[in-house]
Amino acid sequence: MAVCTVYTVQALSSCSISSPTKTHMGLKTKSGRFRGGYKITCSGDTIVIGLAADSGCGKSTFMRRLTSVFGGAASPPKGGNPDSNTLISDTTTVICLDDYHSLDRTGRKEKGVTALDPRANDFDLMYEQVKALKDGVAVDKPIYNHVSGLLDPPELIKPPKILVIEGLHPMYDQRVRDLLDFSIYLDISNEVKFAWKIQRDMAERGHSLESIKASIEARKPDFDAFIGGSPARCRGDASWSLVLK
Ligand SMILES: Nc1ncnc2c1ncn2[C@@H]1O[C@H](COP(=O)(O)OP(=O)(O)OP(=O)(O)O)[C@@H](O)[C@H]1O
Ligand SMILES: O=C(CO)[C@H](O)[C@H](O)COP(=O)(O)O
Repeated sequence: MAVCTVYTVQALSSCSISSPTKTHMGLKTKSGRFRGGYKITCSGDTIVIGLAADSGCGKSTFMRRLTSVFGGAASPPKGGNPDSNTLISDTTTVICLDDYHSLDRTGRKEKGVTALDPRANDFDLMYEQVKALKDGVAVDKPIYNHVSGLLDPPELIKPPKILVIEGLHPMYDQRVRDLLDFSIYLDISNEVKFAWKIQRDMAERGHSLESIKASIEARKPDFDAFIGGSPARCRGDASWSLVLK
C-alpha cells in the first residue's frame, strides 16, 4: 500500500498557515493525520508557490487537486495552444517550468544534457517572468511542447491571486527561490515514479518503452546532483515534503 507522509521542513517566510479546520487532503503527517483546510495568508499581492519534483512524480496531478481546493476547476487557457502546460482556475494559475527549457529535445540530445541539467533551462527568463507576475504584470511565456519536443510560440499569462510554479527547478536559482512564499517537494520512490512515468510517457507523449528507459538511466546522476541528492537540494529545502513510497 502506498503511504504518503508530509514533513514540514522549514517555516514560511512571509506567509502563515492557520490551524487545520476541516478534512480536505487526508494527508498523513509525522505526528498524525492532517485534517486539511489550511489557510495560507501572505503579505504580497500574488502568492507564489513552488512545487518541485522529478518528471512523472505527479506534479500536474497534485496541482489539479490543489487548485480545486483553492477554488474552481482548473483548465488550460481557452482557445490557446492545445499542448499548453498551463492550468488556470478562478484563483490560481499553474505554470510548468518545463516551459523555460532553453534547449528543445533535439538540442539537449546534441549537447548531451538532460532536462534536469541547469544548462538546459533559462533561469534568467524564469526569474524575470515569475517576478513580473508577482508584481502584477502579464507576461508572454514560452511553451515547451511535450508531444513534439519543440519550443512553441509563447502564451499570454495574466497575474493571478495564486501562482504555482511547478517543475524540476523552482528552487534551484536563488532569485526564483526568493520569490517563493511556500514550497513543496514531492518525494516519490523510484519504483512508483518510474511506473507512473512509463505509463504516462507512452500514453500521452508518444515515447517508446526503450526510449523512456534510456532517459530514466541518463537522468539518474542529474536527479541526484540537482534535485533529490544531498546536501539538502529540494528534498531538504522545501517548506513541505510529501513522501510516497
Ligand atoms: N497520486 C497518484 N496516484 C496514481 N497515479 C498518479 C498519481 N499522481 C500522478 N499519477 C500518474 O502519474 C503520471 C505522471 O503524473 P503527472 O503528469 O502529474 O507528473 P508530473 O510530475 O507533472 O510529470 P512531468 O514533470 O513529466 O510533466 C500520470 O499518468 C498520472 O496519472
Ligand atoms: O517532463 C519533464 C520534466 O518535468 C521532462 O523530463 C522534460 O520536460 C523533457 O521532456 P521530454 O520528455 O519531452 O524530452
